[in-house]
Amino acid sequence: MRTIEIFDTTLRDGEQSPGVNISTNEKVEIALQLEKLGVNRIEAGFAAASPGDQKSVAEVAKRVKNATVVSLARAVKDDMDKAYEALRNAQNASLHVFLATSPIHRQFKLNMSKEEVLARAVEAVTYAKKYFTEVQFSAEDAARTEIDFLAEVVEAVIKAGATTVNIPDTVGYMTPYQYGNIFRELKKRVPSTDLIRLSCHCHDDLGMAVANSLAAVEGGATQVEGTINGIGERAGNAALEEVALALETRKDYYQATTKLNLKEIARTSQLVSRLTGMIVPGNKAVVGANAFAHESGIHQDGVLKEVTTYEIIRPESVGFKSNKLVLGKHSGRHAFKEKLVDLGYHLEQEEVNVAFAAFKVLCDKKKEITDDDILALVDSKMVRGPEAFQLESVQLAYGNISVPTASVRLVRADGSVCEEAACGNGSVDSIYKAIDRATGEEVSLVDYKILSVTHGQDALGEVFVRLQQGDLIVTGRGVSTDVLEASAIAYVRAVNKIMERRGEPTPVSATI
Ligand SMILES: CC(=O)SCCNC(=O)CCNC(=O)[C@H](O)C(C)(C)COP(=O)(O)OP(=O)(O)OC[C@H]1O[C@@H](n2cnc3c(N)ncnc32)[C@H](O)[C@@H]1OP(=O)(O)O
Ligand SMILES: CC(C)C(=O)C(=O)O
Ligand SMILES: [Mg+2]
Repeated sequence: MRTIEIFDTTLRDGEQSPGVNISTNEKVEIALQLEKLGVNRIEAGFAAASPGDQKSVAEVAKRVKNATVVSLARAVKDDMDKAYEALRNAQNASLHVFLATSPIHRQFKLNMSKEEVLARAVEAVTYAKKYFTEVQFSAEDAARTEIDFLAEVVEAVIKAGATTVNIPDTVGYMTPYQYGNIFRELKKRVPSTDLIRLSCHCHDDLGMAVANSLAAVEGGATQVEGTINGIGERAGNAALEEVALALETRKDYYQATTKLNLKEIARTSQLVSRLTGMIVPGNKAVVGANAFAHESGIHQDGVLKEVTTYEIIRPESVGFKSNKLVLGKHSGRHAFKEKLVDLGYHLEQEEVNVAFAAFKVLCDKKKEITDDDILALVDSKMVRGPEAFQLESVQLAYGNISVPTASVRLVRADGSVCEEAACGNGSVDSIYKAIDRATGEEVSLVDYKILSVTHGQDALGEVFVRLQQGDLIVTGRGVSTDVLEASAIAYVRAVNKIMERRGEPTPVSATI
């Protein structure tokens, strides 16, 4: 079994994602998490890009102890000097110097001949070796370079002291078969590649970055470069979590694995998403919210009977809690009952049937049913004492230069109606004052949270309130497509709970 080393460039190529700018503190935070994840190398930035990037590389270099910290540099002495300055305090440091080798880049970007590129690459590696034991050379746009010339460059930079040679597919142009063959060909033509790390670096322009990286491993690459969540320039880089899981899950085929602590993947992904603002799509492999979710009844039934029927990765193995049964209108009783057990309910079959029927009605109103929806549903179907008040309507007059005024209509347990209006400091305040008048209860609002607001046409606002009356503290929750309505529902439910705790009779059934 071969061990493939992981070179993480989330903080350099990942930061090249349009709109992403990671501060020094954030880079350190991500780097420390990458260290926990167990990556071999962390490319912390491009020191010559700006004083801020130089500082970030330096901070990461100071803090990270168990991974090699890398800075990118052009084949330019001043770039390499800045990288050296930044990496001075690293426990383990490496310089990553690059120069494009492809005809397109030579002609249009660098305006250099093959001979000039070859000489400059050797000169750069030789210069870097004065400072660093570990030097990586990248032949930018290697995948579109003539194979004869590429082999010549690879051989020359190894001779000059490069300890890693990277063969990037800079523009994501390769097919897996072609890319794997470049590695096979280089291994054949340049025997000294056996003495160094041979690295792959893929971009996702055609959606093949991960497949190409795996093909490179098959072709002889010993290091894979990429980013967490696949962020990066244009369509991004190879997603490291996907590469690692493919190797782990199919080690029978690849006969290779990484040393990553896979249980840190979920946490790393979430941190990178939070600090870069790059949201992970729900259907993203390995780390998407739906990656371990089973929505349809037949799949759910299969997973409950034997998890491997529809699951090839255990969510716990990458740090997620457990497989998630998403309940929706296609779900069946098996999954619903399982969810109830999960949430701590142990109901009789008859009670399950009643709750299941109510659940199906709710499914027609809402695309995805959350655990909280199930809790609300089951709680309301198992009402010990019915609720004292139900919100029938809420209306609001709001203007940015007028005082908000709310009127509410509540139905009491005996069926009678109470209607009240009130002004307040804001919309929510006016609604709550009107409810206070209608219920006649004196309560204080001690906490108010809008916990989640989904997107799209059935966007839901979820409001939690905490009310206090004397020693009693209760919570109430409301969900609605309108946050003000959700606020009102949450408040009324909390008031009902207070009355219930005081033991007052409440002869009206709850509905959902
Ligand atoms: C495939 C990749 O991801 S490569 C990394 C890409 N990342 C970045 O570019 C982010 C950081 N970059 C920067 O901050 C800036 O581009 C800097 C500071 C490096 C350079 O800025 P400037 O001096 O203003 O140059 P500018 O970016 O406009 O142009 C790049 C120059 O470097 C040259 N160049 C490009 N690659 C290399 C290289 N590997 N080695 C030497 N020179 C190179 C270009 O030919 C061009 O030279 P020219 O000015 O003689 O035409
Ligand atoms: C600097 C190099 C390695 C790069 O990012 C690329 O070629 O995509
Ligand atoms: Mg790149």
